[in-house]
Amino acid sequence: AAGDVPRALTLDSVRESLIRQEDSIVFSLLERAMHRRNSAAYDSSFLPPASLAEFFVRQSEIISAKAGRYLNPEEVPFFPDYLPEPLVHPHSPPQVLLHPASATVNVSKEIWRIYTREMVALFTEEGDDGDHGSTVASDLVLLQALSRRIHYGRFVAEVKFRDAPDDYIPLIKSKDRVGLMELLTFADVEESVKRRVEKKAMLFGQNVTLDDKAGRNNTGGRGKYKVDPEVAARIYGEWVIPLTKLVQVEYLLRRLH
Ligand SMILES: C=C(O[C@@H]1C=C(C(=O)O)C=C[C@H]1O)C(=O)O
Repeated sequence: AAGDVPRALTLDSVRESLIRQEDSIVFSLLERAMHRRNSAAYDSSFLPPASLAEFFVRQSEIISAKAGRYLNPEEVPFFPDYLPEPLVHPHSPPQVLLHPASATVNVSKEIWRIYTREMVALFTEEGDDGDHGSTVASDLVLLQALSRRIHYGRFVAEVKFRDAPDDYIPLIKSKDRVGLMELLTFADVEESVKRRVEKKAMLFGQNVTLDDKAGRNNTGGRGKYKVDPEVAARIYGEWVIPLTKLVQVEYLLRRLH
């Protein structure tokens, strides 16, 4: 949510936020999975060349821009071109926690492409239920949650840089992407993230009943979850985490400008 970035950035505090954001992402995955794949919502037939999904997200972002949503550095629009100016002014100047030259790092296009071409197919049932309006409304919520999490990599990178400038500066100067990627990677943390996401998909995807017996019958066995918990973990392992790390590398490469 807005104002989620702590006043003083620490690795612990940004990681806490990433953990909270898992809840939104997993919940939004479950919501989108209530609909069939509805592939037609992503083809360019609605307002060529725009799909219904693109139309819906663009129009939502216009309203968001007018309301001043993008004055918050945590909020990154998918379609930043031609967005209107805010109609409101912030009550207090936004906190400047990101390095200005790095703050512009943006992987929205990659998120959009991966989401519409690969990710949706992984956690939805094939077919078309005809309800494309509700479908793209759930897409919007999920896409925003994913984008927020992935672009949070900017805050993660800023903390890591401030904590160890002497380690990062030589790699940035020599534009050593591989070296930067290695330095900012914590394999054990990634493993915990994936395991926790799997667990959350299991917990949030369960039917809650008041009957203890039914409750117990609900645990164990496959196919009863609204989103396969392993698929939720895979979405993190294949896309969410790598894109968050890409954002960190790109952020750091601009950090001395
Ligand atoms: C986000 C971080 O950077 C990397 C990316 C991670 C992620 O996207 O979950 C986890 C660990 C790191 O390899 C972090 O260190 O917390």
